[in-house]
Amino acid sequence: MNAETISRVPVALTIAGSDSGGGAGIQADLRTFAFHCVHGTSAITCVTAQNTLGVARVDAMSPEAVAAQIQAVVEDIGVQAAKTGMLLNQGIIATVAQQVETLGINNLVVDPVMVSRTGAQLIDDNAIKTLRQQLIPLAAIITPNRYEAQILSGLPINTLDDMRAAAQVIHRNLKAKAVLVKGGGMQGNARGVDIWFDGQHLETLTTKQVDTKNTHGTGCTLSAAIASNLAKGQNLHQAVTQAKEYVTTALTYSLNIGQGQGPVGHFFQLLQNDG
Ligand SMILES: Nc1ncnc2c1ncn2[C@@H]1O[C@H](COP(=O)(O)OP(=O)(O)OP(=O)(O)O)[C@@H](O)[C@H]1O
Ligand SMILES: Cc1ncc(COP(=O)(O)O)c(N)n1
Repeated sequence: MNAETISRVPVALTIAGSDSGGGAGIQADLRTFAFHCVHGTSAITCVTAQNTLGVARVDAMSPEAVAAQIQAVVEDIGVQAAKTGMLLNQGIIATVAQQVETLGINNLVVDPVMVSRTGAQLIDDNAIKTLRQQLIPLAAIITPNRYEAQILSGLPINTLDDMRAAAQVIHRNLKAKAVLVKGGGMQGNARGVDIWFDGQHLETLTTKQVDTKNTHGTGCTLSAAIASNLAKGQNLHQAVTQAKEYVTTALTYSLNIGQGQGPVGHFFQLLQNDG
């Protein structure tokens, strides 16, 4: 049988941490890329010993090791889009920013991961300044959750109007080209509603609200889906709205595994449809 090689495949890169439980981080990102028929590449920043209950231990890679992974991928394979997730410390963030600039990585989605769903701190305190000053200005879009948007904007967030105000402040103060403030951590009707601001249009993105405790990895999945869609050539707004639809579906088919907050089901709608 002749081999049918595929040479025109979109490629995306995730620069993020490993989650041993498979729910978030690199593992969620690579599954999301695969779902979108995008070839997934990775630069691992740290290794977490983690499950659905929490994060037991974090071991950082050296900034040099992170840089070498990014270079190895970009210089040979090339990437059409990239996303960052858990970057952990100042040295790694500064290195990632430098590599993104030097290698000319476009379509960068920055998910400014700071705290896990289970409450574990995922970034050093002194690293947030470097994230703001060096990495966020390079992003096509940043995707803070409620907690991260509060830190980046300096505003308390309790309502949709607070999310709208935070999105505009982050856009103005941090020179982010576009901002998506995610509402997974909101209460009541605002849960699962996101706010988009690109400097001109302020939009409220709503999909159906999914009633589940298994939300581990939603943010990673969303940013990886945005990067996938950008790698496939979609414009930013379309990439975001389709990514949000995908996360809603993955939440609908979330996995009730482990004793805590289970992961979203990246492929389980396909199994369901197969009977
Ligand atoms: N219960 C829900 N129903 C519908 N959409 C949701 C729900 N929970 C989260 N989302 C959506 O999932 C996406 C991720 O948002 P969220 O605020 O959960 O990010 P996060 O806190 O960074 O996620 P993570 O759990 O990976 O840290 C957003 O588009 C959000 O609206
Ligand atoms: C390696 C890694 N990256 C990101 C998250 C955030 O995801 P969540 O808030 O769902 O725990 C995580 N827990 N672990």
